[in-house]
Amino acid sequence: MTVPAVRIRDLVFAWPGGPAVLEIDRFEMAAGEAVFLAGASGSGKSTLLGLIAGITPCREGEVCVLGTRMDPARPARRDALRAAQLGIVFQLFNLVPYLSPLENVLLPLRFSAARAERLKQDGTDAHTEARRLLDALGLDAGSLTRRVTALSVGQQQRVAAARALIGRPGLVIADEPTSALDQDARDAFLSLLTAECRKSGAALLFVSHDRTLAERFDRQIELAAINPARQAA
Ligand SMILES: Nc1ncnc2c1ncn2[C@@H]1O[C@H](COP(=O)(O)OP(=O)(O)OP(=O)(O)O)[C@@H](O)[C@H]1O
Repeated sequence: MTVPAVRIRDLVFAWPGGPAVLEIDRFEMAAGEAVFLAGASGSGKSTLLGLIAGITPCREGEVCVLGTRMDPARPARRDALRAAQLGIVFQLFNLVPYLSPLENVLLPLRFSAARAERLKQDGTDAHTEARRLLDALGLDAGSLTRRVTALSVGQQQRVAAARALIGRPGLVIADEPTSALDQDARDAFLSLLTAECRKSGAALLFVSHDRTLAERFDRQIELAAINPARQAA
């Protein structure tokens, strides 16, 4: 039986001093599944992604990612799992400003031997794969060696997506990665991202306010529908 990409049970989460933001009895994503997560502003989408990514520690309930429990894991263990198995595209991309696009894409391989090893098993070297991903995601060859700060928002987004995908992570998480783009650029980017995830077998959890994008996913979830803590949010 294939291990689910994400499995959550009886999760309760509140930020210090605040009310419960999340109360999720059950949530699952199958391996390789592409899920669109929608919800009102402040409903807890980013909080949920942080818990799944192991950036925020979970103290009540179970958060299991690709067969490994995140909730009891120490920070170093969560960091290692995230580096090996997760690709994350943040809202603000979090690219390293003084590195080129190519160097940014190669970074995850420095933090995870497992990721580098998967590339080897695929019979490709790191530079070839970084270039292939950037090309597949639509970054023109002339931009490969420029500083990322000299790139447009759309170009930076492609770099962030290629960095998330390198070394075949089992789960890609994307938090509003298209909010700065116009509709055409958004559609184009999403096609490329979903195609690359399918190709590498990665599950994709994609958060956006833009519900017009939802039909491109295997499944659409409204956070309030699984989270009684914020049904009114
Ligand atoms: N680091 C934090 N410390 C304290 N409270 C936080 C923190 N991050 C988020 N919150 C609170 O948790 C709640 C959910 O926020 P979250 O960012 O998860 O919502 P969201 O659905 O992603 O919103 P948006 O769509 O506007 O990005 C909000 O009330 C927010 O103020």
